Amino acid sequence: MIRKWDEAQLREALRLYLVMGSPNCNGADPYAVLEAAIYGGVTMFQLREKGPGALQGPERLALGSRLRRLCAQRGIPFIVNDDERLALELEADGIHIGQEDEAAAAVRKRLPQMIVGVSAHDLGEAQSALSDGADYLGVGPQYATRTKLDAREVQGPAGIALLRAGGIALPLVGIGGIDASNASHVIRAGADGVAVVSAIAAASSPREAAAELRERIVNL
Ligand SMILES: Cc1ncc(COP(=O)(O)OP(=O)(O)O)c(N)n1
Ligand SMILES: Cc1nc(C(=O)O)sc1CCOP(=O)(O)O
Ligand SMILES: [Mg+2]
Repeated sequence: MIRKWDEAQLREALRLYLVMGSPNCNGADPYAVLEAAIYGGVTMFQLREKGPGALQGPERLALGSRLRRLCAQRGIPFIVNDDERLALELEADGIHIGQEDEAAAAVRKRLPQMIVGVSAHDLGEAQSALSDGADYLGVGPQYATRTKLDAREVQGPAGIALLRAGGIALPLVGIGGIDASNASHVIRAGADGVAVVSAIAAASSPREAAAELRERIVNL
């Protein structure tokens, strides 16, 4: 099976991962937000069209198509959150699934060519994700977040250090409440990168916000 992104490329792509949908953009056009964020240094994108005001049906598909095209043009992986059907319709590079979503092993089996990201909150979940065939882990919440109302208890970067100490070598990102002030702690704990919603999507300048975050996580 030929995969488009090998592990080294994926680790690099995970460096600054923007997770976003239209409800996160403070009324701005998500296309403009993503375009600016990529100029600022975002290296991977997840369409997470979720929460109050989220687009549905054809509008969701239309937005997804525009953002998917933009990512293809800029050479960054385009991931869809939760929705396998949408991921297939958009010919996404991958899908992200959580512990309350479809079983990771089944998704891996149905979508052998896609990047499969899995949320993990502890060593047991990370080991299961690994044996289910996950390509990367999303570990959070690192800090308090107002974006995901059903987020688990804050674990801090220590949660990532525990996974690494427990032998988890899979590519992984921290997520939840991450901004330029705390991103370096997440990387130092062992993450390959940071996944961010509001620190970029709701910023007055998504380009500057992305550039500042990038500055803090490279050359550590
Ligand atoms: C990179 C990344 N990590 C974690 C999540 C959270 O996924 P999940 O627990 O399924 O929650 P929802 O995002 O679906 O609300 C993520 N989306 N991305
Ligand atoms: C989508 C998501 N997943 C989380 C997890 O803990 O798994 S926290 C979260 C929201 C992150 O948003 P912000 O960067 O605005 O805090
Ligand atoms: Mg989910």
